[in-house]
Amino acid sequence: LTARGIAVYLEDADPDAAHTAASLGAGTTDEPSEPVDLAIVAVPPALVGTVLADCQRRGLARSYTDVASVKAGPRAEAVALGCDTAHYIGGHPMAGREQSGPLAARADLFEGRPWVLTPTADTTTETLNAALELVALCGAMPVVMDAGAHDRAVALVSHAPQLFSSLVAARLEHADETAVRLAGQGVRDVTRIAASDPRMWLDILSANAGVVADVLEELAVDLNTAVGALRSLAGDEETGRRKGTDGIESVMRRGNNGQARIPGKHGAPPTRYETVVVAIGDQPGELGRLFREAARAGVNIEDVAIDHSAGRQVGLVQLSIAPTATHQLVSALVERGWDVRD
Ligand SMILES: NC(=O)C1=CN([C@@H]2O[C@H](COP(=O)(O)OP(=O)(O)OC[C@H]3O[C@@H](n4cnc5c(N)ncnc54)[C@H](O)[C@@H]3O)[C@@H](O)[C@H]2O)C=CC1
Ligand SMILES: O=C(O)C(=O)Cc1ccc(O)cc1
Repeated sequence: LTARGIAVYLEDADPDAAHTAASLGAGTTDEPSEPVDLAIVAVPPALVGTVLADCQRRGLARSYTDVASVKAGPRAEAVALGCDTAHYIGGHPMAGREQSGPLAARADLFEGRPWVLTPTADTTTETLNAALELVALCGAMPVVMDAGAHDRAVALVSHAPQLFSSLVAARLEHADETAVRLAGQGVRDVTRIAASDPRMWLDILSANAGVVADVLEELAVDLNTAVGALRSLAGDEETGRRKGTDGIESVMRRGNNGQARIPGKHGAPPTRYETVVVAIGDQPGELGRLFREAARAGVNIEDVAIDHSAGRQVGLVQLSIAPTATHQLVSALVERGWDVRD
């Protein structure tokens, strides 16, 4: 926001957090001399109601929003505390990091990401417009939803996946070192968010517990079915093995179908990318050199992942590119001596 010329006033219960954010260029810790256009309440979900009530009592802003990952509970609390709900609109930017705090902040975090807004019948146009302007300034895409529908949606696409990632990673806690060392890209992808802050997630999950439990209960039914199918596959009996094969194939295909529905970059329809794998030396500047090579060939890199070979001084870089650009990139890289893998 400061980069876009907006005056930002920072306040935090922990003065160190506010000063760190200010020193990173996020705004000033001075108090505003008059009510601001929009106050953004960025505290754990369970505190949104009380902090909003306090900000409104102090007359800090003309409009108010929040960024909590859960929407129905904070709204109910705001109503119960007698907040002015006409000048408050719930908000949730759908992007985050494994770490919290000002040092983990990034100015481009919300670019191209959905930002849910939950106006109600009494929300004023001024407040809706202030929130829409905030979303636009952050380069995000506004999505208007009802608070309850939002909470069910994020249980499915964010909260249950978070717990599942933690559960998969928890299997590794006491696993044999030789097993953990074999970890490849698959388990890294599935467990990336297991590195998240437990306190922040406890706040989020407590505020949406029942809805998340519903999703996990359905998942548990599927898990039991998969276990049954694998037991059948492990047996000697022919019909059981056939049933097991069908069961696992069905899970895999349903997974393919669900995965294919996840939107591509900037909310565009899902896109199929081709992956070109290049081995690079584990030394400074190699990745930059590879990216410049792709740019010289006129190829846009849509996504990138790096797999480090255990104990070897090479990395396997997986470049995701448009299928039509594969030949162009591969021939340019081979011509210039890169080690392109099949
Ligand atoms: N971190 C993430 O990935 C995402 C978080 N959110 C939501 O954003 C909100 C904030 O989360 P983070 O920034 O990650 O947490 P954070 O822990 O980095 O920031 C929360 C800040 O609120 C301050 N605070 C606590 N009580 C306060 C009070 N009474 N008055 C003033 N300040 C107070 C804390 O000192 C802390 O600096 C949460 O509601 C979370 O659900 C939303 C999207 C993504
Ligand atoms: O890590 C990611 O990819 C996320 O998208 C994290 C995240 C965490 C909490 C939210 O309320 C929204 C997004």
